[in-house]
Amino acid sequence: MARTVIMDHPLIQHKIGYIRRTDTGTKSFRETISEIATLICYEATRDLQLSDVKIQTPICETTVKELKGKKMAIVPILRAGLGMVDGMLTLIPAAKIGHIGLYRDPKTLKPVEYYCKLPADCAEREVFVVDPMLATGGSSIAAIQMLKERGCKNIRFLCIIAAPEGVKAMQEAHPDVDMYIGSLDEKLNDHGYIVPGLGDAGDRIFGTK
Ligand SMILES: O=P(O)(O)OC[C@H]1O[C@H](OP(=O)(O)OP(=O)(O)O)[C@H](O)[C@@H]1O
Ligand SMILES: O=c1cc[nH]c(=O)[nH]1
Ligand SMILES: [Mg+2]
Repeated sequence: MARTVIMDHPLIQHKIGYIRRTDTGTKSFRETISEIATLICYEATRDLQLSDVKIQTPICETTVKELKGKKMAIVPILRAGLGMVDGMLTLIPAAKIGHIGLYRDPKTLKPVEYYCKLPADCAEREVFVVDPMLATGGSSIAAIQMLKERGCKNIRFLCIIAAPEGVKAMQEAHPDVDMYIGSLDEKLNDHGYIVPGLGDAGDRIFGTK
């Protein structure tokens, strides 16, 4: 079973508290989502492999560490996942970016696929799937299934808020995928929204409601 890591960093907890508030407006919400994504990215890259490389400093020759593992790709689940991309790129600027378009049918809560465009060599990359919300798990399970069907093997999932129902469903569907979660909330309500949550992340990032 892969790892499920719940963030305990005070900066992350403080910033999540701020975006939960109804009175946090679109600009602040979007900026803070990006900052949280950077902080979660820092935790989710903790185990990347390093190798020793000999270099010359102005003073002497020495050995330094360099990232040696696979190249990386960031794959946001549209729309809300887009809000995490810039924050991820702050730390891994050379990553390529794929897009998976899914929306959750409001009645059935099932994910509906509408777009998929990935880097050509995505299967050889370490893939970071990002979406602020993990509710029933339907969207992230489907997105990761789409990646696996295209040959991706090294996949991590990063979200800001998760419901226990979604975490369980993801662990069952994709037991090989590490999950990095900003906050594990209490439950889903009857409409499939996370409680206490923050409402509809996509609408709050893009100001569509
Ligand atoms: O775990 P689930 O039950 O599938 O719910 C989570 C999904 O719901 C939201 O997307 P939404 O369908 O609102 O699309 P949007 O990002 O375009 O607003 C969210 O960003 C996730 O993708
Ligand atoms: O609480 C929720 C659940 C799904 N999608 C969201 O944006 N928020
Ligand atoms: Mg939405």
